[in-house]
Amino acid sequence: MLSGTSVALRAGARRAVRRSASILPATGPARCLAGRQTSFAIAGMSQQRRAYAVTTNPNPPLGKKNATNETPSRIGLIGARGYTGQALVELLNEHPYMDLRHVSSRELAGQELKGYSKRKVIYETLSPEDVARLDKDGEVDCWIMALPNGVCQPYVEALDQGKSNSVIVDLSADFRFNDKWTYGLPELVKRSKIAQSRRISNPGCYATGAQIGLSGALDLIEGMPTIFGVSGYSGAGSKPNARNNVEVLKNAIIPYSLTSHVHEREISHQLNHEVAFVPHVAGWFRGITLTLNIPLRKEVTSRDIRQIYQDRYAGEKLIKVVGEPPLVSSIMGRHGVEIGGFAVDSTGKRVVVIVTIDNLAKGASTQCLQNMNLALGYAEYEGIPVM
Ligand SMILES: NC(=O)C1=CN([C@@H]2O[C@H](COP(=O)(O)OP(=O)(O)OC[C@H]3O[C@@H](n4cnc5c(N)ncnc54)[C@H](OP(=O)(O)O)[C@@H]3O)[C@@H](O)[C@H]2O)C=CC1
Ligand SMILES: CC(=O)N[C@@H](CCC(=O)OP(=O)(O)O)C(=O)O
Repeated sequence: MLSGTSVALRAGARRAVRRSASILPATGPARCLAGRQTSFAIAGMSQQRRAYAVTTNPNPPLGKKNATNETPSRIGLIGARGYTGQALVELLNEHPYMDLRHVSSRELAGQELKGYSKRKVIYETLSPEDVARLDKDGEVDCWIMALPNGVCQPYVEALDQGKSNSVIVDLSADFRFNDKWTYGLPELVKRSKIAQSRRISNPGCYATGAQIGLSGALDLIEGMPTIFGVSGYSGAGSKPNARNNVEVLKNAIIPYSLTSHVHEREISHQLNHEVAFVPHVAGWFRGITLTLNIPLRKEVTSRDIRQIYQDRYAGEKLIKVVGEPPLVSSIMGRHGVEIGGFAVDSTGKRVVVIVTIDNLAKGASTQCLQNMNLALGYAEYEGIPVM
């Protein structure tokens, strides 16, 4: 079926397998947002602190054995010129089964796509009607929408009108509050649900880091957590705007959307718990650091809370729990999330947790690829260099 490309796809498969060799060793119980409550005792802890409500993970990562598809999938990428689009091209180039067929950009139309070696692909300007036609002709199995907020709707409508059964993963915020779409955060949402979905809304970058950072202690939170976030300027996209002006960012960080940022609503909605989120942008290119200030309903020690997070995320290949506060410089270009710090104040009822995440990787493209893998029937981490 793929004729000339199959050799390249197989070579990609070998590279991906080689890279996947450096997997984070992790075993033991893990918890999930939607999990059931059990009692959990930490060896050596005092009686008072012993019985935390810990949830075992009913939703472990789907391994190779759950992946049934060995047929390549044909991919269309709308918004391929942008930062997240380019990060996806890089990942798809190394994936054993993803076959990128169509890339859309108004600015680069007619030029050859760089950084993709499996086949020659030329940028096109694809309108919603073009996309619907290609879909009807059975040329694409999965559409990725890497477009600015508010631009995707006509594409989705055109595909819906054509009764498209293709998978759509949208990176924008447009469908994150739409019940007909699945919110694709595999570590926190039922993986089996993502695997059965055709319409997947990829979470926001800060929102991914913050939810992973808060979910470790969700049962223990009482009151409103505050989240202080600082993003590299690639988070503001490639089109020049007030938040990606490197001159302004030279000796400053820019605070913006100090109340009611869309990710504040997204985090609160998904966790069913109100949070306050204050975003900033800084002079580095990629990577986010989040400081989570979390009020607790009972006393803990730093060691207890770290252990709770370790158990909660054991088995998750893209989440690493560490002792020291992680640095954003260490997460740049890597595919997961690091969580650390765990400083507890003198009352024992407030913990400060630090989360780092690469906005273009786990904050966008890597998470998109996890969702594509699940929905297209491949192993969840196929083509993803794990932490
Ligand atoms: N950057 C980040 O860290 C993250 C971004 N996201 C979300 O992902 C999406 C893409 O972000 P990002 O890659 O940074 O954005 P960019 O601004 O870098 O790229 C936007 C892309 O969309 C295309 N585009 C822009 N306007 C239109 C239009 N009206 N019609 C058709 N195509 C258009 C552009 O190509 P051309 O102009 O050539 O057509 C370009 O390829 C956004 O919704 C963003 O919120 C999510 C998580 C993280
Ligand atoms: C630094 C910066 O500007 N970051 C972007 C977040 C990028 C992201 O995840 O955006 P969406 O939720 O729109 O997909 C912002 O605050 O809007």
